Amino acid sequence: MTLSLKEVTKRFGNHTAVDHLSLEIPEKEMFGFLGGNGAGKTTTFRMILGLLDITEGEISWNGESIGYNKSHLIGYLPEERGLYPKLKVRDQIIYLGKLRGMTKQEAITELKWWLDRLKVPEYLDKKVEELSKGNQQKIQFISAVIHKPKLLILDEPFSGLDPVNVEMLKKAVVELKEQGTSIVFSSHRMEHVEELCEHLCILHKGKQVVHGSLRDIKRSFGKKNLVIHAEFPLDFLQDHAGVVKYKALTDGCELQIENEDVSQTIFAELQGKGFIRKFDLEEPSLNDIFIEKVGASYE
Ligand SMILES: Nc1ncnc2c1ncn2[C@@H]1O[C@H](COP(=O)(O)OP(=O)(O)OP(=O)(O)O)[C@@H](O)[C@H]1O
Repeated sequence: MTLSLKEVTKRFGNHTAVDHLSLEIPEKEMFGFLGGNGAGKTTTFRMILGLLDITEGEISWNGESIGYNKSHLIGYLPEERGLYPKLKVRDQIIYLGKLRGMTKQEAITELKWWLDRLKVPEYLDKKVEELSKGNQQKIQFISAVIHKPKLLILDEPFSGLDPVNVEMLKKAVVELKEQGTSIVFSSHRMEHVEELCEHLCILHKGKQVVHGSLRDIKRSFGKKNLVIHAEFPLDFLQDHAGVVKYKALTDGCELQIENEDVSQTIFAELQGKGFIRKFDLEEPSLNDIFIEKVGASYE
C-alpha cells in the first residue's frame, strides 16, 4: 500500500503553509519528512489524518482517498503530546483502543505486551501525570501503535528521550517496519534519519526542496567531506581552490570540497610535507545537505 500526495496545498488565509507537495511513500518503508521550524510538516500530517482540510490537491492511500474515515488504519504520534494526565495508563489505552475498533481485552493484551517491550511493565496502573516526560512519551508511542496501524506517522518521536530509550524506541520502530508498517517520520536529528530512512524529503517554507533516496541525494549533492590528520600545519588549505569550508580540528582539519578531484590535488600537494595519519574522503552528511538547502532562514 502506498501513500500518495499529489500537488497538496494548504493555505491559512493568505499564508501558504504547504505548497504543491507531491510525494509517494512506499509500503513497508520508513520515510523521512524533514524541514526547519514552520516548514509545514505538522500541517501535512494533519491533512493526511483528515484533521485539516486540503486547500488543493489530493491525498490517497492505495488509490483510495484517505482521511478521518481511515483513522483505524493510521497511527499518529503528535509532536505536542496529548495524553490525559489524570487517567491511568490502562484506562487511557483501553479508551484509545476502543476508539479504533479494539475490544477492551485486545487493548489490554496489546498494552501489556508493549509495556514489557519498552521495559516499563510497572506503569500499567500509574496515572500519566506520575510518569516522567520521557516515560509519558513511551505511553504516547504505545497509544499510536496499539491498534497495529498500517501507516504510522511519527512527529519527532525521539525528542525528550535519553539515549538508551532512543535506541529502544528505534528498535521498536524498525521491527514495525519489518512487519509491514509504512512509517513517516519527522525529526530535526539528521543522524536518526540517516540511520533509519531509505527515502526522504526536505520541506522549506512549504515547498519540497529535496526528494529521493538517501543514497541518490548524497551522490547528487556532489560535494564531499575530507578529513585530514597530519603532523604539519594544514591551515594553508583554508584558501585552497575547491575548498568550500574549512574547519580546524585539534590534530588536523575537516574540509568540505567541491568534488573528488579536489582531494586528489590536495593529496598530491601534501606529499613530502610530513607524516599524514589520516586522509579520509567521506560522503556529505545529511546535516550538511539540510543546512545548504534550508540555510539559516528558518521561521
Ligand atoms: N491553524 C493554523 N493557522 C494559521 N497558521 C498555521 C496554522 N497551523 C500552522 N500554521 C502555519 O503554517 C506553517 C507551517 O506550520 P507547521 O506546524 O506545519 O510547521 P512544522 O514544519 O511542523 O514546524 P516545527 O518543526 O516547528 O514543528 C507555519 O508558518 C505556521 O505558523
